[in-house]
Amino acid sequence: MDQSKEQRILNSVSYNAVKGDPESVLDCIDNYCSQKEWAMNVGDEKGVILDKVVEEADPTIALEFGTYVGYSAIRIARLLKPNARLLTIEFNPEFASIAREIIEIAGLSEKITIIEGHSQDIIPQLREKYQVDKVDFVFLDHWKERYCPDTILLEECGYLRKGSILLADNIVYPGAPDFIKYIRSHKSFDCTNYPSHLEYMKVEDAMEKAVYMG
Ligand SMILES: Nc1ncnc2c1ncn2CCOCCNC(=O)c1cc(-c2ccc(F)cc2)cc(O)c1O
Ligand SMILES: [Mg+2]
Repeated sequence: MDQSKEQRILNSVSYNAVKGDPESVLDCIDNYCSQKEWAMNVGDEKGVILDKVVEEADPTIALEFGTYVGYSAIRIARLLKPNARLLTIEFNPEFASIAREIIEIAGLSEKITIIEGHSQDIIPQLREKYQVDKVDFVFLDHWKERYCPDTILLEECGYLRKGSILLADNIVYPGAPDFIKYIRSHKSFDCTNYPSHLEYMKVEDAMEKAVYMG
């Protein structure tokens, strides 16, 4: 059975990255995906925007939708303070298991919990099953048509507090028009757009930051 692209990315990280060094894991994935096979990691250009917003949020509890192979989970978790943690939700079991191995190589397994399932099923369980009260930072990078309903669900479940920061990938490409329409017209969100490019391509893309005003 042929290996998947995601398995080949893991092989490259396992062979080339320095164990316990998150930066070397990120560099390895970016090099592989820009030189060998494109893959849907947030990448190094939008990754700098993600870094800046995570540093601004300085979250104790961070949440991510769409783990994929763990690139953005490592990007986020490497910036977290000692007792902070990241919960990342992935519905594809193969991606989740590859991400677990790549996160282990980065030495960040203690800070990151991968939860397998669909975002809409997991969100209501976060309080009871994962002891989440409020979420300080949310990175939306899963199915683009789930950004809007899941943001509404997070608010309805009471996980957002004054100052909670949402950051959404792929606002231009593939695009999340219903999310943008909703979030920019909602009085409780203060939005900022960050123009950038699709990972590893010259195609235009953007990220959107939305601060919950309570
Ligand atoms: N827990 C959950 N609950 C629900 N759904 C879930 C989930 N976990 C995962 N999923 C499923 C979706 O996960 C991946 C979503 N990401 C993308 O689709 C994506 C696509 C491109 C892209 C593709 C092709 C091009 F030509 C150009 C660009 C670029 C990106 O940066 C992307 O992020
Ligand atoms: Mg993305």
